[in-house]
Amino acid sequence: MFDQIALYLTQATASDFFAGGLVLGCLGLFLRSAQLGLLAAQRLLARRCIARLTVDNRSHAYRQIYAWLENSRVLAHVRQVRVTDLRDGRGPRFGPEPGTHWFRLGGVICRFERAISDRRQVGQGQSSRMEETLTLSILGGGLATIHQWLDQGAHLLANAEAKGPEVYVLDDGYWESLGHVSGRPLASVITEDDRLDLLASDLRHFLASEDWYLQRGVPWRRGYLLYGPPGTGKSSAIRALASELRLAVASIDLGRPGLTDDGLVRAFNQAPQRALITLEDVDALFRQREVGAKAAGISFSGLLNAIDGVGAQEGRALIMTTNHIERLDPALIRPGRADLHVELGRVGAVAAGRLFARFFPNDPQMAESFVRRLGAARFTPAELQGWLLANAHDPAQAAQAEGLLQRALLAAA
Ligand SMILES: Nc1ncnc2c1ncn2[C@@H]1O[C@H](COP(=O)(O)OP(=O)(O)OP(=O)(O)O)[C@@H](O)[C@H]1O
Repeated sequence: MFDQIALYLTQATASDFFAGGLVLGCLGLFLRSAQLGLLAAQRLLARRCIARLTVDNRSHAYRQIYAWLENSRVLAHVRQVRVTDLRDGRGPRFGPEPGTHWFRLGGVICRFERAISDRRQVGQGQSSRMEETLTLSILGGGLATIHQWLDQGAHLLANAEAKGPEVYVLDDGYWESLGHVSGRPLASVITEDDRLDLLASDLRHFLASEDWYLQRGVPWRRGYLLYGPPGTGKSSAIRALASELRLAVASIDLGRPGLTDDGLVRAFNQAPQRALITLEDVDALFRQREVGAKAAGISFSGLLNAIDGVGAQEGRALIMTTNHIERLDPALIRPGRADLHVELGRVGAVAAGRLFARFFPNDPQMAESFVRRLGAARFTPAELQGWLLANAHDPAQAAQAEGLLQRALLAAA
């Protein structure tokens, strides 16, 4: 038996064809083993020497790492960029193009991969986005470096939030963040009494009262109406309230072409978390309710339905503003839709004196003389601010209030 096998092998190896095949087979085996060995070594190296972070745009860590990327010099080295936001009024914002980017930072080599899914979405409805994954790999660095970057990102976000409220606008069916605007103290919005403080504490109480509403079976929603002539601080009050209560501002332009009743309902339901939804100048669109009346793509009943229809978001605070409360349909501003109406009007000398003191904190006597000069005249805070700005370098001239009073006389004539 063995003799037969040996004979067979001797005859076979004598054949060039068989010998060549054997050599090729051994070479293939060797190459495959080498390849597997290399892969194993690569995996071992990766496990031991590469720290990696993968985040997707559902997580808060994604925002942290993106904030860190934007702030670090990494993006300056990326050659393939994509404009991610053209609508924040501060010029285009660049982000790295999907794909792989290499960079060196603090002596370590890093790889940054950005992948945007063309099928999977995160979020729902208006706030949905394509799923996006960021993977950061550090060659020769440890997880400590990644933690450090995340901490730095968290710090940057916290600073941005401390700076002021984040503003969202409804744009083509999506809530688009315009970034953070500078904050405004509530006290910087001048009124004749403490009505804005009362509004702020009402809102604060509302936000903290989910259980109270739940137990009583009352929808956890609250609406506010700010009304008064132009330049009395309605928009300023919204920004100040959002700053004070650390809320975002989600603004809906009801006249925006393309906005429909259904789109408005979805926008209300999908508004960003902890945001004040604002509808400014509501009188401009619907002066009187008419059956079937439409403004742009929105009907009056569509607006009412979005504000408090079935499925309207819980925990929602809405602020509407108008220059002409008398033109508004009572249905729009009844309790349940606008629970608290706050007038912001012209102010008299005492409130004007407070504004003066904000401009010229070192001149209390000038402020007193300004108050005396104004007497019983009344002004919109925007008029007062205009006057004080025009005389910002001359408090004595500002306190004389001559031009201001003349204008008031002309307006009254
Ligand atoms: N009550 C106020 N206290 C301090 N500043 C004010 C006040 N009202 C208005 N101003 C100043 O006047 C300018 C216009 O204010 P704002 O846009 O808030 O008024 P508005 O009532 O919303 O006006 P409009 O109805 O025309 O939109 C801002 O620069 C703001 O700082």
